[in-house]
Amino acid sequence: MSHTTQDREEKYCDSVVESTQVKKAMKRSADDHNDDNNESPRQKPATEEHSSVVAAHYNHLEEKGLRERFNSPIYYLRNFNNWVKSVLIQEYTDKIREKDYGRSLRVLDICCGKGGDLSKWQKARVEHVVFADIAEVSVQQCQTRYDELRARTRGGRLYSAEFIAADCSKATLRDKYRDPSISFDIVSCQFGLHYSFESLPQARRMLTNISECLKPGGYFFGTIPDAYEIVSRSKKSDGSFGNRIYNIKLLFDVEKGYPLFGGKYDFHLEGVVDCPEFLVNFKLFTKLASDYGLELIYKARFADFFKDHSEKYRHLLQKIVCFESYPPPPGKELIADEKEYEHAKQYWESKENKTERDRIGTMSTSEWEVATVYMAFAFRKLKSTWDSNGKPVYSKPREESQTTNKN
Ligand SMILES: C[S@@+](CC[C@H](N)C(=O)[O-])C[C@H]1O[C@@H](n2cnc3c(N)ncnc32)[C@H](O)[C@@H]1O
Repeated sequence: MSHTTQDREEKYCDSVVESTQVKKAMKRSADDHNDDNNESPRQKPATEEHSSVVAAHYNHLEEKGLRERFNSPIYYLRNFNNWVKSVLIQEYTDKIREKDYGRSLRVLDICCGKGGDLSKWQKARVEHVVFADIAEVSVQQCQTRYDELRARTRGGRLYSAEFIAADCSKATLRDKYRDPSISFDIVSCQFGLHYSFESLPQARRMLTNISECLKPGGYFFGTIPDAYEIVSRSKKSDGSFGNRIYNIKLLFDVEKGYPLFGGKYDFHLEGVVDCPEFLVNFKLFTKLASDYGLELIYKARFADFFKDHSEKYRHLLQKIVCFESYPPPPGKELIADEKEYEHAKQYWESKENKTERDRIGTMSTSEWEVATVYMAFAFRKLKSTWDSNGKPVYSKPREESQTTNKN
């Protein structure tokens, strides 16, 4: 996408966020904020069907064997997504340890799925993780995988864990923790927050769950589809776009504008996702998050995230095998059709002094097109005091955080 198109989309979203509709919604949000455990009577009852569609979809996702995963048309994309998550986990656990080396870290992994990040938390040497997800079967699989990890760890260091099956956009998670007075150093929500943007009450409940037990100075980070990118790609199509591995179809009338909540679209990704999701207007998300004492410290589309971190985490890119070798080594075939490597071919051909054994790392255009639908973000929890009306007033903790790329 060109910068001008992106800028235009961002300006559009800015103006929407400043609109009366949002101001009213945000005012309601602020008014209700002190009473987060109660559904506001002004809120229309949240629909049950969408949550059950999402839960049923993820519950029925089959566990893939290693061989199947290796032969998947999105093998490198999955690895790349895992790299992004690993980097986020590493970066923010490091940031906490920079200030307090010996601190035992407690984590909430919200929308955890089958526990795709179980071993990442072990590598980050955290103390305790609460895993929560709406899909009961996924939570059971997560627990089984944790038990298997424990067995493999054989008395070595592994965090303790608890598992909660609940709709995190409707339930009060704090009531479900073993210790309701627990406080987290980190909350991670990977590829899941957008499901709560079905309605304002759901987004608020999700943010309450994320923020209420997060310590001041603690971090909330995650990954979501970038709504600006989706809107921009859809404007260049007839409302449905994609390639051989993904397809997105907007399910609302764009002529009437982009809904701030409930901006539903169908997302199909080869063998992984095939269910409706919701656009997250990032400006609105940031504004809403600030009501919960969450200050944005980093955001980047995946392409920029890669630029920001590829140097420091190069070894991990190689270890996780995020890129395909081009030209393919003898006896190996490219994962996609040759025409999806035109960019790599041109670069390869322009390279001087290359030998027969030299290779470059690349990704098929289809996979990269999906990777660049996503963005990563990080917030820091502010310190709270209470005003005379009992409302929280947030301010920065004493030690200022480093802002790397707050676009
Ligand atoms: C794409 S998966 C990501 C799973 C995991 N975070 C990962 O990165 O592997 C999205 C997850 O969000 C969960 N989810 C969707 N809506 C949810 C909700 N309202 N409450 C809790 N989990 C939800 C789904 O069940 C699914 O497991």
